[in-house]
Formats: sequence, structure tokens, C-alpha cells
Amino acid sequence: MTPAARLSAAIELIDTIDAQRVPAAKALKEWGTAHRYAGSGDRAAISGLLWDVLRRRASSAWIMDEDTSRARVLGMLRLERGMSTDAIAALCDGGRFAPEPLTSGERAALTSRTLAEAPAHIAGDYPEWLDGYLAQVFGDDRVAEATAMASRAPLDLRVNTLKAKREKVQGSIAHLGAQPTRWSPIGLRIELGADARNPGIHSEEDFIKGAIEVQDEGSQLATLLSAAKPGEQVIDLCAGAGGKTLALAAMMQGKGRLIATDSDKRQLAPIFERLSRAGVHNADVRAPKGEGDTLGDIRASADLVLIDAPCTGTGTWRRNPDAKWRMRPGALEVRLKDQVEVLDRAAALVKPGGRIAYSTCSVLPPENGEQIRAFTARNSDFTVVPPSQTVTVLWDKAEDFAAATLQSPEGLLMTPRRTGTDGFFVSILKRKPLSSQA
Ligand SMILES: C[S@@+](CC[C@H](N)C(=O)[O-])C[C@H]1O[C@@H](n2cnc3c(N)ncnc32)[C@H](O)[C@@H]1O
Repeated sequence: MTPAARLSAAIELIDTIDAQRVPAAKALKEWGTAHRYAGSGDRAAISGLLWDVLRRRASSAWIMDEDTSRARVLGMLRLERGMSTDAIAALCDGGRFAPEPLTSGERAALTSRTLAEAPAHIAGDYPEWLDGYLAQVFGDDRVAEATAMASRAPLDLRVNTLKAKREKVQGSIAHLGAQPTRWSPIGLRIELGADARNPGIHSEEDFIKGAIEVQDEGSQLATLLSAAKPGEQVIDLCAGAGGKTLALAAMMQGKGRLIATDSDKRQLAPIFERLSRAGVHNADVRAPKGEGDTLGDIRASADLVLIDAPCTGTGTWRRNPDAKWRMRPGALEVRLKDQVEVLDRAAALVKPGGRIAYSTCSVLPPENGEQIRAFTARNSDFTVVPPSQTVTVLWDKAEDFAAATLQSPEGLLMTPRRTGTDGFFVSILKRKPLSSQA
């Protein structure tokens, strides 16, 4: 397919998504099935176009002064890909399979319209109902923060220190252009191009042998800030597919007791194979069975309970821009209730002097600082460890990292704009030792 034909296909796909109200990933899959002649390069390029349109859905329509699939694609080429009006016109030449030539109105819009007068939610490309929350956390910076949250994400890898060293892995996957991550001492980053081509990490020898896992640097940092140590008793309360469990296991160097559980046993399904590939031998996975309490034998004895909380995932919009537009207020309400439940469950598991590491991949205050304030009000024997102390695990990077994050009395927030990671909130809560409890 020519670049122009790919553009036509993307416009057609967006029409389908709008008309049928289907998730973008599903529409892409169905398009692939119906167009078997399209090669892998075509599919990658078309999906890249589609994701980029979703990133800039509102602002693209604004600069074109029209909200159609075609307008959104044209506006995206200008805003996200930085193409000139002439370059866009050259693609839309009306030839076989190419989009129709630009109208004079489209030419004028592409050349002269800007986002200067656009409301924040349009310029920053997010649903209007979230504007109050983003204003609460970012104030006047919300357009810049949201724009970074809409931009394409790199692919981050975590080196499994149970099996390999970062320098060695960097050398063996040099063909992918992996570079050390800025903050995480165990991360590697691969920048991805607009064509959304998958670098095929799962077929790399290092992946097959368990030396690397795909994990955003923000997620790596959230786990590192928990300061899990060899010999501790650690519970990963929302373990899901085990991304953080694996990271905790590496921090514990195979020593101590690591318990991974989740309220949904289906989420836990991939964890077994991942633990085995990573060479983890001290993890005990407890899938829920009926009504019984999977952690019934543990009463106030854990050194650390890690909560990778169920959340709205606003911090990961750059990886899934479709989710951003599909998010509804009801989803936030449900997550808030889940978070209260997991925090209170964790409180009963932590020993005096132990700690809870609470994290969300969300930037919304009700899921972060407000949730922590309400928790400490309910549980007076827990206090927040000041973020300036929690960052010391990053040694020489600690000061710069702390300065890059958005800090509050309840914890710290990473964002794509500030730390170049997904958006992650982290709060470390310490339970008072028995001697100082009332
Ligand atoms: C952010 S995901 C976890 C991702 C996982 N830690 C990882 O790194 O791959 C949140 C998880 O919390 C789980 N969850 C939701 N409510 C819960 C509850 N009340 N108790 C325990 N887990 C819960 C969900 O099933 C989901 O797997």
C-alpha cells in the first residue's frame, strides 16, 4: 500500500469506529481480517495513524474546525507528526486509493489555525469532565501535562537482576537501540517510531531466558520506592499478571517470603509462567478460592504490603489513547471503592513498624492524595513517609528525581512531562512501632 492508501484506510477505520462505537483495537483487528492483502508494514503504519489520531482527537478537530474522520486525520498529521500543509496535500492527491485533494478551507485551516484559543480540554486532548481534576493537580500546566500524556510512549524494559546485568543486556539487544533509562538503575528504553512497529521483544533470547521483562520505567520506580529487601516478608496484594511481583522478587534477591495475590484469579493466570521464566523461587501465589480469605494466616506480620491499586489508568493514556476517550465518571467511582478496600485490607496485614507502598498509574487526586488522607484519618497508626526520604533508594539520582516529580504531603507523582515515565503516584505509609502506638 502507498502512504496515501494507508491514510485512506485510517480514515475508513475511524468512520467504522465512530459508526459502530467499537474499541479501536477491535476495529483494527477486524480491518486486518477483512484486508488480508495488507502486509505487516501496512498494518503497523495504519495502526500508528489510528493511535495518533486518538492521541490528538480533540485538538485535530479543533484546528480543522470540523469533527469528521478526515478532518481528524489531517489535523493529526499537522499537530502530532508536524507535517507541512504542502506535505499533507502531496499525500491527498485524489489518486487511486488516495484521499481527495485538500479543499481551500482545509488548506487554510492547516496553514493558519492554532490551539491558542482552544479550551484546556481541547488543547490537551482529554474528556471535558476531567478538567476539574487535572486543574486540581496541575493548575495552569494541565495542557502541557496532558499533551505529554497524549504523546507516543517508548518501550521500557526491566532487567531481571536475578539473571543479568543491565550493561550486558544492553549489549545483546544493541540492534534495538536500547538505552539506559534516566532514573531506574535496572531499566532500558527503546524509542518507538510513528509506524508503531513492534520490536518483537518476546522473541529475543534475553526475554525467553527471563533476563528482561516489559515494564514502564514509572512502574519500575514505583516498586523500587517500596524498598523491598532480602529477607523480608512482602505481600503483593494486587499482583495481577505479576509485573511488580517479579520486580519485588529481584529486589529481594531470592531471600525472604514473597506472597502474591489478587481478588481476580483470572488476572493472576500469567504470573506462574513469568515467575518460572524469571527464576523466582521464593514466591507463593495465592489465587482466591470461593469465599475464603487467601491471606487468613497472616495477621499484622508483613514487613511490606505493596498495593498496585486498581485505578482509572489515566497515567497510561499515552499507551492507550482509546481508553482516555472511553473513560466515564462511573469507572472512577468504582475504582475509588476498590482502593479503600485494598488499603484497609493492607492495614491489617502490616506489622507494627512495617509499611504499605501504595501506587496508582493515575494522576487524579481522588485516587491519590485524597485516598491517602482518608486512609490516615481512618488509621491513626499509619503515617506518610516524606517523599524526600523514599527517593533515597535511587542514590545519586535521588535529588534530581525528587525535583522532577510533583510532591505533596501524601506522596509523589511522576508524569510523562516531568519524569518521562507513565503517570504514577506513590505513597509509602509506615505503621508506627508498638512502642509508639497509643
Ligand atoms: C493495576 S492492576 C495490577 C497490575 C499488576 N500489579 C502488575 O504489575 O502487572 C490492579 C489489580 O488489582 C486487582 N484488584 C482489584 N480489586 C482488588 C481487591 N479488592 N483486592 C485485591 N486485588 C484487587 C485487579 O484484579 C487487578 O489485577
